[in-house]
Order: sequence, then structure tokens, then C-alpha cells
Amino acid sequence: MNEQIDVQIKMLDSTLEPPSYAKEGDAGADLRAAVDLELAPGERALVPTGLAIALPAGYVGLVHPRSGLAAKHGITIVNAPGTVDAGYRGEIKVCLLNTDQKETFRVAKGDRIAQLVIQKYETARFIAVDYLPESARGAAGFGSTGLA
Ligand SMILES: O=c1ccn([C@H]2C[C@H](O)[C@@H](COP(=O)(O)OP(=O)(O)OP(=O)(O)O)O2)c(=O)[nH]1
Ligand SMILES: [Mg+2]
Repeated sequence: MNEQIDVQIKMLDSTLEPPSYAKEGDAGADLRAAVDLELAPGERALVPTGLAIALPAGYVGLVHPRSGLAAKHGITIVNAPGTVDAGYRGEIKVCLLNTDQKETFRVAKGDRIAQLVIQKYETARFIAVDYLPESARGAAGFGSTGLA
């Protein structure tokens, strides 16, 4: 069993279910839409979840897409994964995008639209230098090893 931490949440809409893990051991807790909406092909919308949280210091919330919505309906998150800072006390919102070219996607209030993964993170002291240490990769990137 993984480590569990306590996270205070505030439901801004008491008719919505709080975030929950669908199965024991899941990394992502499902986030629900606080409104009904329609996304036309190619359209995006910032969707409220009715949820505000207070993450402990040293933790970040990452708002990931749901694979089922992606595979079946082409629904993704523009800024995936979204970053919820530990100090953020506002409503968590999800920038949903309908990438399908033909189908309008309908969201009903209460639908699970995204998942929140809570992780520990490090911060860095950025130390300016004139020369970076050498490495095997050097400056090669962006397909330098081939694409297949
Ligand atoms: O998918 C997301 C991403 C962010 N946020 C909230 C929580 C986060 O702490 C805050 C700021 O996010 P971010 O730093 O990604 O956005 P920004 O464009 O840099 O805004 P800011 O200037 O407020 O930092 O917005 C969400 O609710 N959902
Ligand atoms: Mg920011």
C-alpha cells in the first residue's frame, strides 16, 4: 500500500461528490465537472470542478487527462498536466479541449473530467555558471537519435 497524506478540501458546491480514487492504489483521484457544458469540435473551455484544496508544503497536484475520454472522444487537457501549487486556494479548473473533428462532446455536471495526481516535488537553487558539465548527449535533441 502506498503512503497516504491528509489533504484538506473544500467543496464549493455541496451537491458534487468529492474527488475519489476509482480503485484502490490508483494514482489519480477523479475530478468532476461543476457545470453542464458542450464542447464543439476543436473547442476548449475552462471547466470548474467545485473543488478547492490545501496541499501540504512540498506537494503539487497535477491535473491529468482521463485516458478513456481521450481514446473514445478525443478529449484532452490543453495544459496537461496542469499544475496546482501547494499555496493555491482557488477553485481547481480544467482546461478541456475537444480534439475530435466531428463530434460535439457533452459534459454533465458531476461527470469525471480529469484526474488529480498528488506528488512530492523538489525546488532548485539556480546557480549561474559559464560552462555546464559535459555529458553523453551534449546539445543534441529534438529527434537527434532518429524517430523510429
Ligand atoms: O490545470 C490547472 C492549472 C492551474 N490551476 C490553478 C492552480 C495553480 O496553482 C494556478 C496557477 O497555475 P499555473 O502556474 O500553471 O498558471 P500561470 O499561467 O503560471 O498562472 P499564475 O501566473 O497565476 O501562476 O492555477 C488549475 O486550477 N488548473
Ligand atoms: Mg504560474
